[in-house]
Amino acid sequence: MAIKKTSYPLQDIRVLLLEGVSKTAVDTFRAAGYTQIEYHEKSLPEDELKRRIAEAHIVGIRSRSHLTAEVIANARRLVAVGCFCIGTNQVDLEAAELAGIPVFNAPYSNTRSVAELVIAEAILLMRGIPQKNAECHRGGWSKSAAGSHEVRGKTLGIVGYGHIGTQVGVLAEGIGMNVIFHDIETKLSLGNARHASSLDDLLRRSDVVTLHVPETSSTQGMIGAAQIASMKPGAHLLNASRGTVVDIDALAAALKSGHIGGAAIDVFPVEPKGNDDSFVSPLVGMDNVILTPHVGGSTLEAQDNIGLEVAAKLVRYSDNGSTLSAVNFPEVTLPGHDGSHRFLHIHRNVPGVLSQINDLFSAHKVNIDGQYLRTDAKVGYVVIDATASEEQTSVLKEALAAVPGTLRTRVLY
Ligand SMILES: NC(=O)C1=CN([C@@H]2O[C@H](COP(=O)(O)OP(=O)(O)OC[C@H]3O[C@@H](n4cnc5c(N)ncnc54)[C@H](O)[C@@H]3O)[C@@H](O)[C@H]2O)C=CC1
Ligand SMILES: O=C(O)C(=O)COP(=O)(O)O
Repeated sequence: MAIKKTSYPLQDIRVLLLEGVSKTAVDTFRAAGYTQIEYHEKSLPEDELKRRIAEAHIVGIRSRSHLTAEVIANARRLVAVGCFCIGTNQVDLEAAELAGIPVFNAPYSNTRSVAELVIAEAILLMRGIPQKNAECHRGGWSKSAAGSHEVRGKTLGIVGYGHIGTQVGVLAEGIGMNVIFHDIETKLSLGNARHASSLDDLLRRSDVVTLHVPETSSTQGMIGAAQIASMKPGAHLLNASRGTVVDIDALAAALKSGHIGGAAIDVFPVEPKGNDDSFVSPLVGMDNVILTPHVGGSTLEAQDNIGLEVAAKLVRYSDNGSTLSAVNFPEVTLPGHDGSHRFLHIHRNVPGVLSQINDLFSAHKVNIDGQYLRTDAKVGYVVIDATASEEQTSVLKEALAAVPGTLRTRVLY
């Protein structure tokens, strides 16, 4: 079998996979010819992460590994990051971009899994099942319809009407709920869902409120004591988005006082690092709360699809340079480059870089077969296919790396 050559021979590219990403990711890398794959079931403590990432060319994580600016500064060889999940808040995306590292994720593969869990929990909460379940486990028996309701005809309020929020809305309408939603963007409503006029309006009108926003500066703490107080007495709150979105102490107080009837919480401000760590929360021990260990997206179907999707994006970038669907990087879709060497040049987006690059090619008498450029406010990504000898390529690579503003260069043969 012919060995594909990149800047590094393919068999020297080190792939570090953390947090038990699906084995479909490993299979995808192997099928593409990658042999150096280090696989961990858990996240790594920060010190160890810094050590391991310093040797890696590609790293794959889920929601628990925090790739801070400091960790990224340690990642001298890192070419790309794969978040084998939807959320990318655990990565300092700007620091990664300025280090010339694109970050990829799986924006849809676990959407349905979260939506199904949310619908199931809405039904269980409206029936008071968490309390009844806990009571039966203690040997109690209170057969009664008091406080038990059908969801049919009740109002579901969705905060964050994106991929997950819309799926939840469609499923909820299928079982007869009225759906209202709040989003900071103008959104096309699906089915009979209706915009709420504000977050406060949604909170006041909903029997069940479910949160599906990303973690951003505008969503941190967005559901605090005041917002919880605005909710209908006895209403239920679901959070399968990010733990920082809800003030958990305020929620615990409202559950104790009975203002909130029940809650289903999948994500927490501080989550255990792994399955061996213990879980601590003011919500522990409350019968009217469904607690789940951040498993909204953890179904075998979702994880297998995520493994395939993100590994394929990483292989494509590593082998071909395409950044399509990167979350922090100018997006370039590239054809194959048979017969020419492909130069990848990532630089700060300042005037004059492109002309210096082109001057270098003409000074070295190397003909450009194709050129692709995308920029965003901070970074430019130029890809040049050229017919060059191995020697010309190696001289050019060094010259390109010396262009002021260069963040990273790579050559694909
Ligand atoms: N519990 C779990 O296992 C999982 C959790 N998630 C979390 O769910 C989040 C949402 O996922 P998707 O629906 O795929 O994302 P998305 O990006 O498709 O939708 C998010 C929506 O929230 C809206 N939004 C942002 N800031 C807002 C604000 N301040 N107020 C109101 N709306 C706001 C956005 O405009 C967008 O429509 C992810 O970012 C992730 O954090 C995702 C998958 C699994
Ligand atoms: O997809 C997401 O954003 C999630 O929260 C799921 O995270 P996980 O892969 O289960 O650590």
